[in-house]
Amino acid sequence: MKTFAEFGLEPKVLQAVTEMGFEESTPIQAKAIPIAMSGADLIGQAQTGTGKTAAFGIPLISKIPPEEERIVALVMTPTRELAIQVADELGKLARYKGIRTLPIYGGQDIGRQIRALKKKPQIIIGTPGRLLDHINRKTIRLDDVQTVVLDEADEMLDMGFMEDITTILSLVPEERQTMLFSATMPPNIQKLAQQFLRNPEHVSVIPKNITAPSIEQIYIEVHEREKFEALSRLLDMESPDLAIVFGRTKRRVDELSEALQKRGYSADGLHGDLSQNQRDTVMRKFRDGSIDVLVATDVAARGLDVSGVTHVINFDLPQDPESYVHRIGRTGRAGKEGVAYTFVTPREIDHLHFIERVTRQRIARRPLPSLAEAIEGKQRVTAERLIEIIQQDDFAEYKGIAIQLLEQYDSVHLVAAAMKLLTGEKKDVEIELTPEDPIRAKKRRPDIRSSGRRFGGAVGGYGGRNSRSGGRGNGYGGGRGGYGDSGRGYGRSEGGRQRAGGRSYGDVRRSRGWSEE
Ligand SMILES: Nc1ncnc2c1ncn2[C@@H]1O[C@H](COP(=O)(O)OP(=O)(O)OP(=O)(O)O)[C@@H](O)[C@H]1O
Ligand SMILES: [Mg+2]
Repeated sequence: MKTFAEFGLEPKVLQAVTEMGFEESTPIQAKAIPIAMSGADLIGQAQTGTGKTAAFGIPLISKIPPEEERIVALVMTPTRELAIQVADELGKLARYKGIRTLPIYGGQDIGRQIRALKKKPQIIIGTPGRLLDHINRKTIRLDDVQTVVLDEADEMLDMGFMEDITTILSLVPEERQTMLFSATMPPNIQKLAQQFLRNPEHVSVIPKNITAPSIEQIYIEVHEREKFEALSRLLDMESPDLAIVFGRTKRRVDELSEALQKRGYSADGLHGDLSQNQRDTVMRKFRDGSIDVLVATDVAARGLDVSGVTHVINFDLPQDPESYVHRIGRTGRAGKEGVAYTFVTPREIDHLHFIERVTRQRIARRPLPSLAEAIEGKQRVTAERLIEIIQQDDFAEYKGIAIQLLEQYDSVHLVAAAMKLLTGEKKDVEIELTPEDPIRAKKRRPDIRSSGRRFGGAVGGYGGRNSRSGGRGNGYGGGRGGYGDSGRGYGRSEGGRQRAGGRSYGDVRRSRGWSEE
């Protein structure tokens, strides 16, 4: 895979890339960056967590002269959190060039945004609604925009932003470069592309070379009323570093995050009815690890990149396969490992199979964790915490009392009692959630064969991988393509706090695109 120096980047951009810990380009970057640098329009598709942001960000930033003072680039995203995150990532890439990025999104004080606009950012990253607001107030002018990026374009369409996007794009000069990126490309995206892109190059990372995230996928069959108990046990058993739990509705998210808090988990909720302040606070707490469990609606399904997310749990089955893929794609990013659990009620099994068919992905069934497994999981975490403290060797002031206690009590009893004290922080509060209706199976049968070409989704295979469950059988064409042994990773050089270090391309489990939905 190419190093970033091979793209002929100017030193200031290259320095920023290096400082972000990127060593090699990801496959979508290797393909898209040269085309985007040539100025061509582009449709880019590659799996979640494979660096699409930098794939458009690096060329975008490279194009802008440092002395530029006008808004010359516009990026649109479906959600506020994503606008903030993309602005942040582009800001890092542009740091040494002195180019400024500004996120513009609803819910934030518009006066504050107008003041920030006076500092002459060259790149605006925004959600369509608030962008239009500024355009109407004439606080944002698009006359000089030369590059437009639609990130998660399919989701923006789904959210009903077509009209807003059309209006916004009609105000951008026709002489421009337009790029469109997403992990999923349902057919309606073609309409958008035809309307707004000129002879776009399709860049999709075909399974043979894809650097897919390595996500172990599991489902658990549970009755609606057992779900919360199942979640508690799962969290106890797995003790995720960071987990995202997806619920179907805002009410569900509120009830669930409250219930988790009552049980003693460090959890909080995110959905569209919260104030922007609340949303920002929750995201900040999740990013800095002061909460471990983020409970969210699909507002968090797209694009969010939080390092250290080891688990995604679909408390409620997602509505469609796209949503499934984006949700689980919040883990297993940048070559790291992740696990996705999906709760399925008996009446929803058909819908799960539908998702499996469309994604051409087998999801393994697991039994509900037993109480014993949950307890063992909790105890294991407590033991790990104890051992960590022993290794830190910073408890001299406790030694006196330890010696005294050991004179009176048996050592096993003492340690067991201390463990109980430490482990028993979860409270056995009775929880009752308002039941959600089951998702009904789609009647349509996905036409798997015809889906391949349009989105670069030639049938891929599960690469063999030693998962924690001991490896699952190959689903389809596992031997195809020989991408399983390159042994090269694109994980960041500094290594995050994720359990597994950077993983390599060789760990790719599956890869494909689809178009059925
Ligand atoms: N070449 C690289 N080497 C190492 N890490 C990288 C590289 N490129 C991007 N990353 C990191 O990988 C993570 C995922 O990137 P990004 O958010 O752009 O993924 P994405 O493809 O847009 O995913 P999604 O479909 O979920 O939006 C980010 O933390 C990013 O900084
Ligand atoms: Mg993205």
